[in-house]
Amino acid sequence: MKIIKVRTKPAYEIEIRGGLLTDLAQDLKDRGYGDRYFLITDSNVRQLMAEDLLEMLREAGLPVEILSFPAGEASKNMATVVELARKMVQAGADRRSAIVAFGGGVTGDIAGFLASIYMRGIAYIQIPTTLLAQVDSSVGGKTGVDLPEGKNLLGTFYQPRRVYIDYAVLGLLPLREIRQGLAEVVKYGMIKSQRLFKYLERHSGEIMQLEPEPLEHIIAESCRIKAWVVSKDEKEAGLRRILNFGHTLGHAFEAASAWRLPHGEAVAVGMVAAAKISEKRGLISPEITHRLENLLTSLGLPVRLALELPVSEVLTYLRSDKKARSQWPVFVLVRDIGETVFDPEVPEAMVKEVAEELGCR
Ligand SMILES: NC(=O)c1ccc[n+]([C@@H]2O[C@H](COP(=O)([O-])OP(=O)(O)OC[C@H]3O[C@@H](n4cnc5c(N)ncnc54)[C@H](O)[C@@H]3O)[C@@H](O)[C@H]2O)c1
Ligand SMILES: O=C(O)C(=O)C[C@@H](O)[C@H](O)[C@H](O)COP(=O)(O)O
Ligand SMILES: [Zn+2]
Repeated sequence: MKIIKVRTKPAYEIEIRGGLLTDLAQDLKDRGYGDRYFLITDSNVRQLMAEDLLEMLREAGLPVEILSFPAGEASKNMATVVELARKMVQAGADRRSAIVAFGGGVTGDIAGFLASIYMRGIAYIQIPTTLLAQVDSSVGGKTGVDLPEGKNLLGTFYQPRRVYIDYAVLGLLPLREIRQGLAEVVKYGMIKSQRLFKYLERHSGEIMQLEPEPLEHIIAESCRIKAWVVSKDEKEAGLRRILNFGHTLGHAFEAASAWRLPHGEAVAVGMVAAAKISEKRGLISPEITHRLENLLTSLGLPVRLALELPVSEVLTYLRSDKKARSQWPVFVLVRDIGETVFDPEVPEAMVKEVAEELGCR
């Protein structure tokens, strides 16, 4: 078992343990986050395991209701939030009720956002069930939804009370979804840890086989890095932007694909783009980009776009990036593996050239 502390205000813990869901009910009873619990999940996770969890919690005497929405990024919008909120009001949820976000990053972002605005804020806990959510989205309190104009454009910073990571649930997760999470793990290596990057280079085979030891290692290392960054800069005044490495173009690719391109794959290609821009800005040699591309490829992640996205649309989405100043993003670049640089002056022509090299038309 590993416990990692996130030193935000208030602070909270991430508990990482294979099989922890079996004694979750007792832990929730002991900690008492709410008088009633609302288990929020998506349609897939509901069928696969949320009904079982519901039964387990009810058997232990906890008052719990379950609410779900159709699985997928296309549900990450205000309509879903409003629908869930109305169901909570109708079920009598009040300020002492607590939300349990049980699912992937889409569920965590929606449920966390709802918790932050429901009756001006109620408690929530995160129980992430995808690798991506376990290494990234359940930690740090970024919550929110998409707009047709772009990714995560509505949202809040609102920390969960606790994060419970049971990597045993990843046994049910399709390989393509495992890969989405690995993209974010590669990101942590690129921004903060040569050691993690090298570990991934050496152990990609065992990780893809979901061997518990390397799996627990990469989850814990990712959470440690994220907890450290978020503890220093909870609301993204500066340092936290490093967590957006690969996301500037990644988010634009996702939006331009009308959410057909999954987050991790978009970030994988976005990281290659950021490395190529870093090269063109004279920060790194092509060797670093090649190492990144080789690692992504060995993990089964794309290094070029599989969909033809119009470059003009991609550039339009970039202008509404949350890191933009005067409608142009501050790019997160690298000067080595593990070392980032912010660059507000990347020329548009350079971004266009790189986007085209990666498959935009
Ligand atoms: N808030 C943050 O800090 C943060 C960080 C990274 C990503 N995100 C967001 O996270 C989202 C992507 O998250 P995701 O990749 O988890 O997607 P997701 O939540 O859509 O989950 C992917 C798929 O896996 C299914 N699933 C979930 N757990 C499962 C399990 N154990 N077994 C089988 N199937 C399972 C889901 O039903 C879904 O179909 C994006 O919206 C992204 O913007 C947020
Ligand atoms: O936690 C953060 O900070 C991140 O940037 C983590 C990212 O992996 C994540 O995709 C996040 O949702 C991006 O946030 P945004 O503010 O760029 O929309
Ligand atoms: Zn991300």
